[in-house]
Amino acid sequence: MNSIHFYKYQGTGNDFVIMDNREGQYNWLTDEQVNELCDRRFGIGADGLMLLNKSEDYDFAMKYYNADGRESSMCGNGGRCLAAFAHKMGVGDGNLYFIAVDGEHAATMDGDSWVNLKMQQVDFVEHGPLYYYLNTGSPHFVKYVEDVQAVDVFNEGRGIRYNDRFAADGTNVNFVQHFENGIFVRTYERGVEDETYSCGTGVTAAALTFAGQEEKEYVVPVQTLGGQLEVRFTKTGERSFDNIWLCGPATLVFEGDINVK
Ligand SMILES: N[C@@H](CCC[C@H](N)C(=O)O)C(=O)O
Repeated sequence: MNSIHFYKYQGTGNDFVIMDNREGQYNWLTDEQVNELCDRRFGIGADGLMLLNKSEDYDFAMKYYNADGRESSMCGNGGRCLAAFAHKMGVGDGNLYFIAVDGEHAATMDGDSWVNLKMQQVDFVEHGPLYYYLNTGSPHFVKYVEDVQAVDVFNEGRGIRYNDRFAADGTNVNFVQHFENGIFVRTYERGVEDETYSCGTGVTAAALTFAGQEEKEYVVPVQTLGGQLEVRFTKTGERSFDNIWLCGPATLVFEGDINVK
């Protein structure tokens, strides 16, 4: 039995197990163990697990696993939670620079539990009949609907994620409705293989597709099942975007110790 000390964080209900691995003390963790720790009945329960790793060139390095135990592409809410955790552990001065699977990120703390996270620029958006497909660090299919609350996100999302085009590599699937002065987004997440309460890269993808034709700065309020986020960005071309910031809450829920086989 190996013992780990963990921290459970959530960002608009997208929840994560976080471990401080700056000394490499959890390098022995296997994909199966990650999957067990994320299990909501037999483990701690989470949509994903992250390691706070040491980096030579940045304040820290982010390693992200989906709940299925596999290392995956970028997690926006995870990045915000890991930045809040690094800040709690005394890293940085409220402005953090870290490296993740999709490249460099900046994060700024607004208090202890509000994190603004800079995302990678987006240079291409596929636009088909009634859908968009783009990569904001993770791949996202975006479908606009009239009544997002009426969508069967699990079955419809799963149908798209496992269709002939996406089955092999998978995709996340977002259902989006215009809501007040912004959008409401519900997401089926690859690697969780279920709807989550919020998906940061998904919310970012949806907000970019919500921009008008004009090349200018946009601020899009986004409602999710787990709370409110805001995406700020500059539209730089017909299908390109820069200076993209995902902004919202990221909070510690509890910490503890657990033995893993
Ligand atoms: N919840 C995340 C996305 C995590 C990665 C995703 N499940 C995938 O495998 O693409 C977010 O907040 O961005």
